[in-house]
Amino acid sequence: MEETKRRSLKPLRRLMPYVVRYRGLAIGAAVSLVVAAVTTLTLPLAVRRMIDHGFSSPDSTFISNYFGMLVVIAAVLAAASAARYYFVITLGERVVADLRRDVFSHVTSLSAGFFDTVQSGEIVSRLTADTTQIKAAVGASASLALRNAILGIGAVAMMVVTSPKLSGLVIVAIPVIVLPLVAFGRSVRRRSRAAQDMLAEASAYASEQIGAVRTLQAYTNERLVTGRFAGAVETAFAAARSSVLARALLTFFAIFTIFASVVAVLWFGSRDVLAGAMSPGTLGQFLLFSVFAAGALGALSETWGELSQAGGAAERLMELLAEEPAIAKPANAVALPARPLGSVAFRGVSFTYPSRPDLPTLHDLTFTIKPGEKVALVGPSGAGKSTIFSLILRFYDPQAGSVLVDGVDVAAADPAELRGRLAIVPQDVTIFAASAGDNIGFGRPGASAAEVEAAARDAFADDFIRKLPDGYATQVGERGVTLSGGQRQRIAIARAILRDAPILLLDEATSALDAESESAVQEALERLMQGRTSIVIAHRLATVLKADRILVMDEGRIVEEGTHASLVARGGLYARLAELQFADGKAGFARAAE
Ligand SMILES: Nc1ncnc2c1ncn2[C@@H]1O[C@H](COP(=O)(O)OP(=O)(O)OP(=O)(O)O)[C@@H](O)[C@H]1O
Repeated sequence: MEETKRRSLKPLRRLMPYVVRYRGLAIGAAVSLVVAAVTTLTLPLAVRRMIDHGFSSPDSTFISNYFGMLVVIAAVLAAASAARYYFVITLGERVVADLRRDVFSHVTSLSAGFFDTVQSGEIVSRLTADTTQIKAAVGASASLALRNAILGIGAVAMMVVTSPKLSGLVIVAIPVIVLPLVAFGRSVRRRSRAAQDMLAEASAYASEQIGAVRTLQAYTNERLVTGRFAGAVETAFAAARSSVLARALLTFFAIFTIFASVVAVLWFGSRDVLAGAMSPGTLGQFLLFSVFAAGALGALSETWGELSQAGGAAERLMELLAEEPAIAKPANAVALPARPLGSVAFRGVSFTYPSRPDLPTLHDLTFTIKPGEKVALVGPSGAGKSTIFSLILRFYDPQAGSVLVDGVDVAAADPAELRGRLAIVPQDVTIFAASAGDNIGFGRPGASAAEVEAAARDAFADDFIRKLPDGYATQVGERGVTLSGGQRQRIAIARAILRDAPILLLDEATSALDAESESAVQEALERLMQGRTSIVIAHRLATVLKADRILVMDEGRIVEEGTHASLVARGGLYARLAELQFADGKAGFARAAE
């Protein structure tokens, strides 16, 4: 399946709309291509006239005029080739720039279910490697193929015009040369693809190990890992060598058969010249046309491989572009009430992750959270707490029941409007490769520096940010300053404060912070929750104590509901969990329960 798909050039046709957008460049490319090819085809005519008349002409003006004309032809050819290069390469770059932009923007619109099944590395490789292949195809390869097609057809036509007899000979020879070349070419391509796949595997292995270099060194697995990588590299080398060997044989075969047939034609032709049936110039002209035709054919067979690879790349990108976002704005989106209320309700919600169809995650869940209420979600790992957040954010649609935010079914609302009313502080805070200020600003694009700093102050993050080498401009993400767990948390809280959304979804960090960070984070959270509806996946006793209500979840169901005291008194799941989860020494369960 993959094999046949990749060999087809059809998917390249789907790039046409992109090419059509830049008609000027495409027309420029086509015109310069035709001019260059036609000019090249006039050269053998000139050569014939020169051999047949030039050398025998009594005065030298003929020859001088002739060379003058040749210089003009050379100038036209050079100009047309340069123009072709400019138009074609610019078109390729332009089309690929548009494709990259479209694919990235489309990918960001796809829903969580899509990312559950596709590796992000694969998408990135489509954005980079596949588009680069297309650039080569739309640019260099396509123009080479076109040029050689025009040149080949023109040269063959001219061969027939020049000498039908010799052409007949060549036409008999063509299948003898071409068919084995095509078969050989396929095997070369198969081998080179195998080599590329091997290399991709080796690189994936290396990048995984480099990404986890600390674990690798901590477990002193260097030798094992280097050995494995060396093995993968050797396999890739062996595959590459086999592909190179096949290519070398192909080159031998191609050069030998083509030249041998040219020699054969020359031999037949020279007999005609000797017999006086053909002028020497005509033989020269025919020979040049057949060299052009052979060259064009050879070049076509090379570009064919590149074009078909690009066809595969285009197909993969088009598949990605054709992927429909499962979560989209409904045609007649219901507007949320202009004045945000901050209420959330689940009505008979049952949900199964699309990537895990055999494992129902939420079962007939019904609960209501009133505006301004602080609700703690508690339950064993895997109970479905984070899934509730995903459904409120409408990353997924439930299979049954409905989720209401401010009284509107989230499936009927515009996801952008819905998410504008929600702020999330996840357990694993994402810090982007950007400045501290930009990391907070992510909460509300367009916020001013003063607003960012105010949010940071409210989140108790201002102090530590100011102490960074460049303050708010310090790079804190990848390769920048590494932040402590508590600092990352406070950046995330500042981000949520800046968003100023009426409903807050908070997944408390499980990792223990030191007492000072802990209290700073707690205070920041208190600020954040003020006046907002908050749903907190709680891991701390302090949080459940302050909650208006606690929902206890187990295996996708709400099994208990109440306040800390009432639930402890009940002696059920919560009481057991509280004993384990909150007995963290700082605020022992026994003391809290009194
Ligand atoms: N994206 C996903 N695709 C498929 N299954 C998932 C996905 N996310 C979570 N699950 C599964 O759904 C179930 C509920 O997960 P969820 O993350 O909601 O639990 P949780 O209560 O938040 O757990 P924890 O406290 O450990 O974070 C688990 O069995 C988990 O394996």
